[in-house]
Amino acid sequence: MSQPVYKRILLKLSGEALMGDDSYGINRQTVERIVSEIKEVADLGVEIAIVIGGGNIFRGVAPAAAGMDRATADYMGMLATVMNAMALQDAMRQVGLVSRVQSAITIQQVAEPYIRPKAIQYLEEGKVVVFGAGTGNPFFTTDTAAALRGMEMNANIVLKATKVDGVYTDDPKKNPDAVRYQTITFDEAIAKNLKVMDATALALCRDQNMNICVFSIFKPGALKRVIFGENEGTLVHC
Ligand SMILES: Nc1ncnc2c1ncn2[C@@H]1O[C@H](COP(=O)(O)OP(=O)(O)OP(=O)(O)O)[C@@H](O)[C@H]1O
Ligand SMILES: O=c1ccn([C@@H]2O[C@H](COP(=O)(O)O)[C@@H](O)[C@H]2O)c(=O)[nH]1
Repeated sequence: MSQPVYKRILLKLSGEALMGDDSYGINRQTVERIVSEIKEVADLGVEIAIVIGGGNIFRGVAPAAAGMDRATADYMGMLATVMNAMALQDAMRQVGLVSRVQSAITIQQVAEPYIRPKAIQYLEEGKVVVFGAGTGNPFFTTDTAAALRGMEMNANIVLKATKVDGVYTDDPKKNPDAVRYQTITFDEAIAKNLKVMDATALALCRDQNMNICVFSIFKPGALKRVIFGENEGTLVHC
């Protein structure tokens, strides 16, 4: 029987993916489906740390934030990710997955603060750790938080679970002629300004030799296939 190729992963979950077919917010059925896929992987013994996005609730650079002070809008965006983290934790609890939420912004009544050794201890105990509030700093994104936490957790890989099934020559949602890469180097992705992930996150992963796999969270079973090292999504590497 095949074995997972990764012992510990950092899963970046798209905030926008949590909307399902809704126009904003958290779609319960979608969260439950995503959690069932996470559980399958956790049941294989893979240690899972998650960074959750917030685009389904608030995006600091979106029209909703127009006219606002950028840093204020970004803090609102980070708080949105904490709400997503709580929704995810609740859905995991309902299927028997033990998890802990750690927030990069102190908000002690609802989540533990981010403490690196404690997070690592939880992972070793088989608990899923969900990191909320991104990096805790404005002007960053949860992609960069995923790169950062992936390294801090000594994860084997960063998995970006998003709305498209890999990195394309152009945004596939806007350009139907865009072609998917099976693999691409960090340097090429940065040089070509391929916007599937921000350049800060790509540069951080490149400098620390941390591979990224970009795949679709909407494709059933894709997460498990990535975990088994099967041909799924796009591998971004040095
Ligand atoms: N070259 C490209 N290849 C693939 N996707 C691209 C590319 N350029 C732009 N995109 C867009 O990038 C999006 C994924 O990145 P984005 O940061 O918007 O979402 P996310 O990180 O998954 O969600 P959230 O920010 O809500 O957590 C895709 O949905 C796709 O439309
Ligand atoms: O480290 C961070 C992470 C996020 N933000 C703000 O939150 C929103 C939502 O995050 P996404 O990565 O877009 O899902 C983002 O647009 C920023 O406004 C942040 O400031 N710092």
